Amino acid sequence: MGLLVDGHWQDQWYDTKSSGGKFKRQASQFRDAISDSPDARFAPESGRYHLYVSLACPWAHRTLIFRALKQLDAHIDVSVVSPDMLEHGWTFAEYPGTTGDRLYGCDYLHQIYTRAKPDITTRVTVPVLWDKHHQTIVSNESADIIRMFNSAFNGLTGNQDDYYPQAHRHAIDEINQFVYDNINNGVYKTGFATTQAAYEEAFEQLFAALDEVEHRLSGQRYLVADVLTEADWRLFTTLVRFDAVYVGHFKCNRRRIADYPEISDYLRHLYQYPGVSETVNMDHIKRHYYFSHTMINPTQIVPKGPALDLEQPSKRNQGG
Ligand SMILES: N[C@@H](CCC(=O)N[C@@H](CS)C(=O)NCC(=O)O)C(=O)O
Repeated sequence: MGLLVDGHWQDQWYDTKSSGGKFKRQASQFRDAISDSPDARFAPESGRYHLYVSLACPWAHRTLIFRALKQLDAHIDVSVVSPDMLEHGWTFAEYPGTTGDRLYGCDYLHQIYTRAKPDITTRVTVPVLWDKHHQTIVSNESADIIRMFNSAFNGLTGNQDDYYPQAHRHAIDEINQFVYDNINNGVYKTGFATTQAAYEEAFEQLFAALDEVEHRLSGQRYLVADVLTEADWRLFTTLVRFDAVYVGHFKCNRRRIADYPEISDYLRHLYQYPGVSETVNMDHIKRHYYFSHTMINPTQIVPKGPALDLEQPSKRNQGG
């Protein structure tokens, strides 16, 4: 775990001293966009873009889900890093289910960042959307990448499914912010806290938010009424990791997702949505967190359990 400073890799853990034990996530640096407007620097072309992901990472997972939902598999290729993120950060070391760097044969993901900008100072995160034409990173912000995948390639694929429909944008933006602050990032704020007070504050926020989501889902099918939107997929990637990792490793243990009947049903429904279960790799998920965060789990032992019921029926599959 570390970061690039002026293009040089430095091995160091997150700084929580300056923030009273609280984990603060840094903003992504590459925020360009693929667009089908005629003068776009990044035009939607088949085979031009490449995704670097970890199958463990909930943010990268969003992009893999949108790649599947929007039938972009044939147009955007993927390199999968090793789940082990240690002194070199994300690497292309061999591990079952990884691919190596399919573009340049690099050993480390930080080499992809310095290829884009040799003197860069940044954290080295997944996902990365790479442009082979300009040899640079288009974006390393998953929230932006899924929006591009949602619409920019429609002309190429013919897939018009819309997970950010105009009529619901305000409601989607609102629930996204709530879910991001309290749940997606909330589990990290809980797990990476280095003082009791910071941990407890994040923990209370997280479970208050999950209680609210449970209540909301008892009256409606999805987060935004009965329309399946990006807000659901953004929540899904945290929910699917929750019982396997966040309950134990991040000490998010007031309740499991299995203890929330509506959220559990919703989670199973989303998991069973065509194309989605193939994007979930529980081995990479568990291995990454338990093996890489050695200050939380110094023995690096990866738990065998828990047994999960993601394949069980969901009432939402029947339109319930
Ligand atoms: N804002 C980014 C966050 C991505 C992110 O933090 N990814 C984690 C993996 S789950 C990472 O690569 N962390 C490495 C680090 O912080 O050094 C996004 O949503 O795309």
